[in-house]
Amino acid sequence: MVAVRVIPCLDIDGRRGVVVKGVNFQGLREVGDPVELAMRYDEEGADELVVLDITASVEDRPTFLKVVREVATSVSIPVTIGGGVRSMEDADKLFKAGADKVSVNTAAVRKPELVAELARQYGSQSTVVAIDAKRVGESYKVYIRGGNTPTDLDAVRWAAKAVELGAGELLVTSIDRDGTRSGYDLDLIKAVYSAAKVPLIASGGAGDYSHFYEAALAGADGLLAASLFHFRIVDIRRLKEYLASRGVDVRVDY
Ligand SMILES: O=C(O)c1ccccc1NC[C@H](O)[C@H](O)[C@H](O)COP(=O)(O)O
Repeated sequence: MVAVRVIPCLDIDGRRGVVVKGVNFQGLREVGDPVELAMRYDEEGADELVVLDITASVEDRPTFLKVVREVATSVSIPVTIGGGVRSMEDADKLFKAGADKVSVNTAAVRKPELVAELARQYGSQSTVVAIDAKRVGESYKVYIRGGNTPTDLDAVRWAAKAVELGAGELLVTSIDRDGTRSGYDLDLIKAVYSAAKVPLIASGGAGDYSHFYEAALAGADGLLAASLFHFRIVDIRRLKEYLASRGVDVRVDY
C-alpha cells in the first residue's frame, strides 16, 4: 500500500507574510508565523507542506516570495507552493525560491495549456492542479479566485482533464468543509479518485483523527489539514501512530 502523506497547509496572507485561517474561505484571521509553524510540523513528522498565498494580488509579490524562501530553507520535507500562479514566469520564481512542486488553480481553469507547459518544463511530478469545489446537488462545481468565482466546470470532469493535460497530482479542497472540522467530503474524494489516476491530496474539513483514516480509505494519497494542526487539536506524531495502528502505511521513521 502506498504510504499516505500527512500534509499541513499554511494559508498565507501574501501581503503581510503571516499564516491565516478562516471557515469556508471566509473570516480569515492571523494564526501564526510561517517559518515557526513549518519548522514545528517538520519536527513533528509531517511528510510535506503546502504553502498557499490565498490573498494573491496580481502585482509582483516580494513578501510571499520571501516567505517561500524562508520556509523552503527551514524544513527538510518537500514544499508545494501555490496561490496566484498565473504564468510560467510566476512558477519559475517559485521554483527558484525553493518550491519542489507548484500548484495552479485559477490560471489552470483560465489557461489549461499552462498545465501542459508546466509539466513539460518541470515534470508532471512537480505540477499540481488545485481544485476548490462546492457541492451542488449530487455533483461538485469548480470555484476559482479563492472560492469567490463559480465556473460551469464539474470538479470530477475537470480533475480528469487536468490529468490529461499533465498534472501529476491533484489537490482537491472542499470549500463547504474548509475550516469546519466536520470531516473531509468523502464523496468528493471518492468521485475524483475514481476519475483521475494520479495522487490525490484531500483538503478541507479535517477535524479529528478518524477523519484522516476515512479519507485514506476513500482513496486519498495525501491528507491535508490546516485548522486542527494550527490550533494543536491533533498532533502529527500521534496521528501517524493512530493511522499505522489501523493498517494505513505511514512514514514513521523520522
Ligand atoms: O485556497 C484558497 O484559495 C483559499 C482562499 C481563501 C481562504 C482559504 C483558502 N483555502 C483553504 C485552504 O486550502 C485550507 O488550508 C484547506 O481548506 C484546509 O483547511 P482546514 O479545513 O482548516 O484543514
